[in-house]
Amino acid sequence: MNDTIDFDRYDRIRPIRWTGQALELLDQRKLPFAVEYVSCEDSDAVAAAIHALTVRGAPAIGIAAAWGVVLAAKTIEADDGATALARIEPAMQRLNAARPTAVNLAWALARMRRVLAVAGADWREVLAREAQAIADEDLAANRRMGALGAALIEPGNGVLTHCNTGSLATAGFGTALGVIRAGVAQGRIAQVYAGETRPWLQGARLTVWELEQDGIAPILIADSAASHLMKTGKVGWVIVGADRICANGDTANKIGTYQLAIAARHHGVKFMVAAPSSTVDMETASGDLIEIEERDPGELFAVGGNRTAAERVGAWNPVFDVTPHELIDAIVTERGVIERPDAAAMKAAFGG
Ligand SMILES: CSC[C@H]1O[C@H](OP(=O)(O)O)[C@H](O)[C@@H]1O
Repeated sequence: MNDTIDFDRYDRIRPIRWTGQALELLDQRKLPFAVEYVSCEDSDAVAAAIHALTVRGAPAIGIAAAWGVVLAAKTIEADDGATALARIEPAMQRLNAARPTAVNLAWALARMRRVLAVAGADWREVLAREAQAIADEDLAANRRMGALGAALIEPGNGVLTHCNTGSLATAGFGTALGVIRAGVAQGRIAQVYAGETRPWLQGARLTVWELEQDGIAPILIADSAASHLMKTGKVGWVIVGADRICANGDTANKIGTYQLAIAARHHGVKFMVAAPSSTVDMETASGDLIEIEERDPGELFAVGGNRTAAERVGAWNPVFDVTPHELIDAIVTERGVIERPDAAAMKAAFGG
C-alpha cells in the first residue's frame, strides 16, 4: 500500500474549458458514446446547458455558472463593479434558476457578487479571476478530499458508489470518485462497484467511462441489486457525493442515495459522503427544507431515445433525495473528516 496518487493517470478529464471568449462544456448527455464539447457564447446558453445536464454535478454547475457571469459581463457597460452588478443581476438570476438543489450554484453566484460589488474599473478582469479561482480551488479540494477519504478505507474491501461524482462533476479528479481513485491508487480498494443510477444513468454512462479512462475496471450493478450486494459482504463502504449538506449533516444527493444508506446501516456497511465545503449549506437547518428537483417524467420512459415503458403511463421523477445525518458515518470535505455528523459537529467544523 502506498500514499501517493499519480494525478497524471487519475486526473486527466476536464469537463469545463474557458477559452477566454467562450465556455466549452463536455456534453455529458452524449457520453460515453461520443466525446463532444459544446461552446457557450453567453450566460443564457450556460443556464440552458446546466438545466439540460450538458454539464452536471454540484461543483461543476457552480463553476459553469461562475463563467456564465463572466460571459454576461461582455454585454454590460459600466465604469465600476457596483454599477455592473445591478445590470448583470438579471442574467445571474437566470443562471440561479437553472437547477434548485445543488447549493454550489447559488454559492458560486454569491461569491461572484461579492467581488463584483467592490470592484473598480477592472471589474471584468476581477470576475474572470474569481471564476478561475473557484475552479482551481475545487480541483485542489478534490485532491485533498481524495487523500482524507481514502485514509478511512481499510485495505482489501470493495466499495459501492452511486451516480457520477468524478472529474465530470467537478473541476477535476472528483469528490466521492476522487476518494475511490485515491483508494485504488493506494491499494486500499480491491473492487469498485458502480450503480447504474436510473433514470439518467450517470453511473452506467459516466462513472464507468471515467474509471475506464484510469484503467480501473468497475463492476456495474443495477440500482436494485445494491442491498443484495451489501448482504454478500463484498463491500465495506458506500461512498457518495452530495448536492447540499445541511447544518445538521442531512445530505441531499442523487435519488437512490437514501435507500443505499438504509441498506448500508442494516448490513453494517459504512457510509461516506465526500463533498467540498462549497456544498455545505449552514443556512439550511435540516434536509426537509431542501428543494428537491423534479425533472421531466419522460426521462423515465426511454433510454438513449429508445422507449422502455409502456404507453400512456404517468411517472414521478424526483432526481434527488435526502439522507438523514444519522445514517452517515463520515462526511469528508477538504477541511477534514466529520465522523457521525450532527449539528454540533457541523457547527464545530463550519461555524454558523
Ligand atoms: C460531485 S457531484 C454531486 C452530485 O451531483 C449529481 O447530480 P446530477 O448528476 O443530477 O447533477 C449527483 O447527485 C452527485 O452525487
